[in-house]
Amino acid sequence: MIEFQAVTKKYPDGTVAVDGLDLVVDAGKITVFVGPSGCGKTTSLRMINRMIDPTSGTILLDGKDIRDSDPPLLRRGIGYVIQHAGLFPHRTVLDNVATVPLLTGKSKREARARASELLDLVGLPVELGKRYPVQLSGGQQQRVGVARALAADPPVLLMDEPFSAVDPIVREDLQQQLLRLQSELDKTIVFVTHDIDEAIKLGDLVAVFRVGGKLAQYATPSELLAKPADDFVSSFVGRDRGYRALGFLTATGVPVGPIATVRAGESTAETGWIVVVDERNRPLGWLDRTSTSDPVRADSLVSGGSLYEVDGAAGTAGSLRNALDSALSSPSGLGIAVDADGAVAGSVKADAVLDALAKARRTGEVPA
Ligand SMILES: Nc1ncnc2c1ncn2[C@@H]1O[C@H](COP(=O)(O)OP(=O)(O)OP(=O)(O)O)[C@@H](O)[C@H]1O
Repeated sequence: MIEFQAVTKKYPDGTVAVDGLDLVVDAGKITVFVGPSGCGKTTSLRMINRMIDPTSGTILLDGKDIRDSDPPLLRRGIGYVIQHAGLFPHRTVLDNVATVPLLTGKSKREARARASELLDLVGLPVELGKRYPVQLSGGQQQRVGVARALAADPPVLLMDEPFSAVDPIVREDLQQQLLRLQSELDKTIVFVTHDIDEAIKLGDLVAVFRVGGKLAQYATPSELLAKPADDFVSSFVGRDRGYRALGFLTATGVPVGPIATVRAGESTAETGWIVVVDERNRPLGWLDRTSTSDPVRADSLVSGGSLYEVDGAAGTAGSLRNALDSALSSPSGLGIAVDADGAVAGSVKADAVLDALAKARRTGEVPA
């Protein structure tokens, strides 16, 4: 656990970067610091590993005042990941990751073996270890940065805009991977971003900062969307926060209706919009059939939008956002519901999602 107690940082030129910060970062959780540029996120983060010392106030790590720790020793227990990964350009990828185990007294062989394990853990082929950082893509470099930060198995991980410099698809991938890693590793992660979507996706708790280094709100993503503390948070979280909030509500109450399907190559008496499926009943695409003589071929389909995931056996369902997206993105207006194996389980209508939404609004689960 990391505790900020009345922490203020004033730079020599008089800039107050962080102003009276009180905040508890829970162990084993992802806490995101988010806010507009210059609101003191990075300064707050760097005070945790003593790259910057507060002007006043106290930071406790597991109950101990970090001022009493020797900075290099403190940092051994705190991994640090930054934008562009910050890798050593003249060392191979493997040696970049092996640096920390070497520092902690492991032999070269042990350090490299550990580095290989870590590359695997972050989803990189071990062969890439022989390359130099410049020979990797931006996303791969970020993965190496994460592997290096994890090398000493630190309980705490500080991540400063680690995914900001990569394109949106790679970024999404890195975010998913961080969530997967975290589900295995249970680190105490403090993650800085200026992107509210990233904050909502990754954070167990999200701290919204305003310029002047003040904490505007500290809450779970769903609370932040449902009950922004003030106008600043509400505008920062965005006008489509109602829509984002749908991502936190499961669509278990939304009825799954019938849907017409036909296997590719087979015949059917159905007309109108039909889902063509493969031999395992997985959707291949939509067919708009005007007459029963139209062939059912897999090569002339209209691709369907996103799929709505339900698991009838487990009684679970995707989010309302997932259900609504599937209905709105489908050419037929019917969202395709699929089960855990990806097989067609039925259909979902936008109206049914909107009814569920109206109910959630009445109970205050999402903002009206
Ligand atoms: N060394 C410094 N000397 C003087 N002012 C500084 C220094 N470092 C940061 N600041 C100022 O402190 C404030 C907070 O900076 P900080 O980098 O913590 O913000 P941030 O929220 O991380 O911003 P960004 O998202 O743009 O990185 C800003 O006004 C910044 O200009």
